[in-house]
Amino acid sequence: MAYLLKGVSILGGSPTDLLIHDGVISDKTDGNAEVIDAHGLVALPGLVDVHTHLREPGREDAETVQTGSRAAALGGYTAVCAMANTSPVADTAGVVEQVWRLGREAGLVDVQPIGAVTVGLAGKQMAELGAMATSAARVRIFSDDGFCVADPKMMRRALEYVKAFDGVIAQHAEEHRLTEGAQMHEGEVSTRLGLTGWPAVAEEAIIARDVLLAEHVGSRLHVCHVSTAGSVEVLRQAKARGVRVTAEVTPHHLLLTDEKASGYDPVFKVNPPLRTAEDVAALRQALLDGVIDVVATDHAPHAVQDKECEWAYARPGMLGLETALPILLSVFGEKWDLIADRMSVAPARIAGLAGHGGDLTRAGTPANLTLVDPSARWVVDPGQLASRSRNTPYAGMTLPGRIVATFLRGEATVLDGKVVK
Ligand SMILES: NC(=O)N[C@@H](CC(=O)O)C(=O)O
Repeated sequence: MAYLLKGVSILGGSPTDLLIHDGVISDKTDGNAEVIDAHGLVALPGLVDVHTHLREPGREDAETVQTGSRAAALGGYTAVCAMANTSPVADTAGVVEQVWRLGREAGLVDVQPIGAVTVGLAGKQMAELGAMATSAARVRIFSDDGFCVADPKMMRRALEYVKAFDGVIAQHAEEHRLTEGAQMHEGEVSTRLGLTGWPAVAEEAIIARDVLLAEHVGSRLHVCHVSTAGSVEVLRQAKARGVRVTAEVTPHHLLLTDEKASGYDPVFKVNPPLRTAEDVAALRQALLDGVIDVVATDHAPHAVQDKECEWAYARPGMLGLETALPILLSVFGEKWDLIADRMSVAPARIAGLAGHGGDLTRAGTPANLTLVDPSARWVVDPGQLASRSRNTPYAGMTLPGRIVATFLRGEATVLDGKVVK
């Protein structure tokens, strides 16, 4: 199938015609190509998420690879990295290959499994990193996300081990001794509400330790969901010294603050917690500066019974795939170069996903791209989302930017805002 995108704006540039042919961007002509009127639409390289929870195997009532892939394609994504905290945990070649195969069967986005660092995410015994790396799933990112790799000796050994295949350890930075019983960010609001706090230093202390470990062994560290101004400062200094560290921020940490907890609606409960307005400002600046490399959704679907209950009993986490780009547009406006780099080019590089995050102006680039209508406004209706879960913190909000089409290797996965298969 060939497509001719008439009058499309590549990254906000002047209108041009873009031909998708044989799975790549082409500079030839094709009289049989399906013509799409793309005037007013912006083409971006397909978005890449380095942090997605797809819940399969184990919690198919919350999400499956199929439903999560639909949500991803509708959000403009062409690749997502599936976190390892499934049941069973993705800590063996068998489980990562299963997730990888399910992704291929769904066929809507490239599903790249992340492997666990430790067996069962328990922090005691290193998982079979080498077997996962050499499996059909070719795992490169390893993470115990949901839990911190707390033991510094384990963290050091894992960082050393993945050097052999240019892997990266993605750390959920949380000093658990400082967050016991925590329900939200520790600060003025938690004091007022009488909820146990999750202090910023619990994140910052682990990042500080880990950048020193990564520097010591000369290995690659990636920091998941950075949420505090102090973490940004630690990262800024580490990067200035040349440490091989990359970092992500979520859309919700770029927009929402701990004031959201005041209504005790568990849809706003998330790990790490929503922080203060000062933290939000620092995270925005860090993304602009490049101290934070990428936006990652931390898409964390939860079944109704796990979310619609008392705050203290609710699971942490919120949906992200279908709203990430609109949230970025509402925070930063139409900064297309920034959005393309932080949501596609840089994440593809970190995850080692060749073929994603390519240059759409070059013939031969794999046709992984998404078309956005920046002038469209839409109201988030949880019932209309493709995810199997409903826990979006943006319900009822009017957001800018609608994903019109997404292409994976030249095949449309989304057209007219609807999934094609
Ligand atoms: N980010 C979240 O709030 N939740 C994550 C795991 C976690 O990091 O706690 C999940 O898997 O639900």
